[in-house]
Amino acid sequence: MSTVMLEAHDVGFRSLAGQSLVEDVSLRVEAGDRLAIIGPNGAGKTTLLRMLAGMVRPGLGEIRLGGRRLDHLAAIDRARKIAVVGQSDQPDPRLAVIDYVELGRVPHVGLRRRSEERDIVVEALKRTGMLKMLDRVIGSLSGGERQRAQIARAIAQEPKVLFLDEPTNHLDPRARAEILELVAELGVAVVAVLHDLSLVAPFASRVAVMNGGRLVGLDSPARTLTPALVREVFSVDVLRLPHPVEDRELTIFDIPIRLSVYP
Ligand SMILES: Nc1ncnc2c1ncn2[C@@H]1O[C@H](COP(=O)(O)OP(=O)(O)OP(=O)(O)O)[C@@H](O)[C@H]1O
Repeated sequence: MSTVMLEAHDVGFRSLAGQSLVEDVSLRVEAGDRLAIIGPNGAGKTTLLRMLAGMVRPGLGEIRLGGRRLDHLAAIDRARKIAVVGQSDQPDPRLAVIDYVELGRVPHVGLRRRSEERDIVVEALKRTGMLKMLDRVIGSLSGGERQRAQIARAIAQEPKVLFLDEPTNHLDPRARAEILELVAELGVAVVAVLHDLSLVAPFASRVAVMNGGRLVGLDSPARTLTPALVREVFSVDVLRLPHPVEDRELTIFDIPIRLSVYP
């Protein structure tokens, strides 16, 4: 039987000026689900993710985590269950990588240091390929290394739901695949805003498509990323071609530099 981890019912958010940024979104995330949120710039993806993660309160509708209203949970309970790797997180550049990743344990054990906590932190560093940099300060890391450190901190937090906002934007193509594979193997529910459409099908079990603040698609990647929807939402074409060597289809998003070829 499936376990519903997270539910959003008719969720909406308005800016202080009264502009609707997200409207009428309902979705559920089950244990082990990997939900990708996609959509063009300004579609409301980050606003939705921040509401689902309990970082901002929805103006309309409600969100439940494990059956309980998210806004009724104490901050410490939320922190034990939810980890967020945000797009604009600014970890303190003076922290050593290991001390930063150890912060992921704070919701569980406070500021106490115990050897078993250290094991969890070291394992998170190992899994993200950051063990060799544990003594480096955050400020000395490249963008991709910092992104790995942030994911290591989130892994060390051992959340029930992991929220990622553009988790691979600083990573090279191989590293993107490795990080998403690692996240998928954690076995926790994941909600990830992704811009790279080619990562959606290999990574996500389901995809939510946002456009103009509304949910315009919610299903498996194969059923959702149809040429018609991709064309309508992103104004690019999707092609399915036989792989030249392997017995599978390649999905190619045809993204021309000269967008003027599209009316
Ligand atoms: N506090 C705010 N006040 C006014 N407008 C806001 C506020 N926060 C976000 N917006 C606007 O709401 C829209 C949705 O923003 P959001 O960051 O959720 O989009 P997004 O889909 O994540 O975009 P991107 O792909 O560019 O990161 C944008 O037009 C943004 O400018």
